Amino acid sequence: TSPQLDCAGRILRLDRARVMGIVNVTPDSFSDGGAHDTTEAAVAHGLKLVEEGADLLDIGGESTRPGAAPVSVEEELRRVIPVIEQLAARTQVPISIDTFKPEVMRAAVAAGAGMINDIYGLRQEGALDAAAATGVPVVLMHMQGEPGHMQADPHYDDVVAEVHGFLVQRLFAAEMAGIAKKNLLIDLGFGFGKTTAHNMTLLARSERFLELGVPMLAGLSRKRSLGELTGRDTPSERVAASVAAHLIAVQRGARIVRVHDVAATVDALKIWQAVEAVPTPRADA
Ligand SMILES: Cn1cnc2c(O)nc(N)nc21
Repeated sequence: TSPQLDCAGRILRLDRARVMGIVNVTPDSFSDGGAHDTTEAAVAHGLKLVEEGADLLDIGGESTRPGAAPVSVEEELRRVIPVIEQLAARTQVPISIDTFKPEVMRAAVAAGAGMINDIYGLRQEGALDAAAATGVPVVLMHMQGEPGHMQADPHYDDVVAEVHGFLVQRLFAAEMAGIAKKNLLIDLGFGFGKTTAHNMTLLARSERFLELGVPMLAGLSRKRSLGELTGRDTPSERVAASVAAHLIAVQRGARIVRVHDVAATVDALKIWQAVEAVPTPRADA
């Protein structure tokens, strides 16, 4: 049987690379920023991404870009719960909650989310127990430092070894907390306490992480490093770079890619899947 994730009853098959569409429910991510409009706009955006071919959605109520302002539990719940409820009711795809707060994890799954995406890798107080209690798959991501200062001067002696060691430790902690290994995913955390050189080294050596035995998620979409490499200063100008980076990530082992530009990414992966479908010639042929 090919690998799959049971996201609170919604099955995400991992027989081929899957596309996770990003839905940021933050006032500054949608025009005019009125609460009502924000929910409406976020739901409409999520539906559009599913139309474009997203296999799952990632709903985030607190921006995690470097230096972003923190959001209270109450405010984060106010933003994400209505969006999760509506999207879970109006689409069949699994809904992931992008949060590191235990209270938000519990409430989001109760509202219909079927996956937890935690940039802190369940390191916040109470997060391991909350995630374990929900029973849904969890993405454990590497981050050096905190969003507020992680990009000040990232340094590693050996970025691959250090990220690998961190993920081994988080996988162990999660399993000790009662989360089944079949419900665990890893993520190298591109841009979270890394220079462009660090990000490219991790992307180049992604296959090193497959020996951890869990699916890998990759998220480079429109990130600063891609802008540095291409000279594209505006995130919306980084679509080609993002598609290229995610295609490479998939070729080097990623099973899920977290993207803004779903349609473009789906098209690129269709070409990859067509190539993958070509049988390897028999040795004796
Ligand atoms: C919320 N978020 C922003 N970037 C991300 C990435 O690269 N991976 C994951 N898992 N989440 C991310």
